[in-house]
Amino acid sequence: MLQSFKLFFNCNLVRSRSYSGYYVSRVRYLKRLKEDDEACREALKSGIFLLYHKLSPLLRETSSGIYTLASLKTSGFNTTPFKLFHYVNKRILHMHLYICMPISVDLEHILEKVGKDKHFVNESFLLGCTDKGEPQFSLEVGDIDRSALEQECRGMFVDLRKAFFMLPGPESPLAAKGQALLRWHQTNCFCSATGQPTIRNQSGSFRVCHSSGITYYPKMAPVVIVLVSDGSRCLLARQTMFPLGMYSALSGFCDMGESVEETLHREVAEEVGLEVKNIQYSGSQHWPFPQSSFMLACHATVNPDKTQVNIDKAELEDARWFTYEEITEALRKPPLDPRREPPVFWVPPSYAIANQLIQEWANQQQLSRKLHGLK
Ligand SMILES: NC(=O)c1ccc[n+]([C@@H]2O[C@H](COP(=O)([O-])OP(=O)(O)OC[C@H]3O[C@@H](n4cnc5c(N)ncnc54)[C@H](O)[C@@H]3O)[C@@H](O)[C@H]2O)c1
Ligand SMILES: [Mg+2]
Repeated sequence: MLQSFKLFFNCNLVRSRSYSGYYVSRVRYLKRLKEDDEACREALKSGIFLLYHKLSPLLRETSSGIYTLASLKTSGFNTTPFKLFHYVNKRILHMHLYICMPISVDLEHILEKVGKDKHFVNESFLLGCTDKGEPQFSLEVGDIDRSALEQECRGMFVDLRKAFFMLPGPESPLAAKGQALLRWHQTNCFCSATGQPTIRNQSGSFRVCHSSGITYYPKMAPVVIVLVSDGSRCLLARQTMFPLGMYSALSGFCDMGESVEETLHREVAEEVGLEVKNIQYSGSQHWPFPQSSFMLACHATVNPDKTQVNIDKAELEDARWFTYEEITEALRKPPLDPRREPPVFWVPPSYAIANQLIQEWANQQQLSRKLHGLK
């Protein structure tokens, strides 16, 4: 297990470094913005803002019909690297100059139109920064004329669950992070020891109660999610609140003091009455629904002669073993279309880590079938 963890983190580091040579400087820049209020206030001037209305992100449809997160900027003058071709003795020298270029979309102006003060952007929370080093912020617009703002921004506020189906892959985690941070601040305005108001730092990386001296940091609840296999089938379950026909891997919140392995053994035993072994770590994901969870995804196995499930009906509506054929068919199905009848059996969409587990299991089955000369 530990080895898988190490391998995973090393792979991720390599991946991060390779897609951008500026990874270290970006991370250090963000750390400074988190810790230095003045630097963060300055960064707001050249920031990119994701707007939320009652926690729903603002999306925009591109000319090619694809939806993206609407990124807005302030009217501040942005310093943008500008490449200048300079001739000296008939030789071209490439010079990078920093010049001031006005930004086309004026967030402050738009917010003023819907009755917000121009200092309202200071209420944003730092999310991260783009590959180009532009700081990204999330901003809840609160109680305003929603449709007027949508018109001004040429976009629409979409419930996050729906937005997940509409956004291109890499944008969903950013939209989720923005919502999670806004929600955490909305629900942590008071100190649980003194009842006094807590005060945020500029980036929103923490809140402090000056009366008790307690610092509160945004929290996620750890959840273990596990795909159990008996060697040729995998076990999926559904709760009554799941959309019709959807089955997912088993999951459960970690109890205080538990390790990942302990939670995994306990949850599988509680929910379906099975004992698992061969735990293998697969990956992790921040999950915003219904509140921030930190999903730790694993594979595990049971003995093929001990597969009888005993469902805890208080937790699950159903749990069943699915064959490789059933799984590959479910994975082939296009993303759920809300305008059509849901299929009889379908698995969570690709943005959910449950889908990654199921996909990995299917790939592994395919490989071992090839090795055994099966189709
Ligand atoms: N991303 C994915 O692929 C994926 C797949 C499955 C589940 N999930 C998420 O995992 C989470 C947990 O799954 P589950 O519902 O099977 O958990 P679970 O089996 O632990 O059951 C939930 C119950 O646990 C209790 N509980 C204990 N600690 C809790 C806490 N910190 N927060 C909320 N409830 C707590 C509550 O009584 C709650 O009703 C859910 O939020 C679900 O959305 C994500
Ligand atoms: Mg559960």
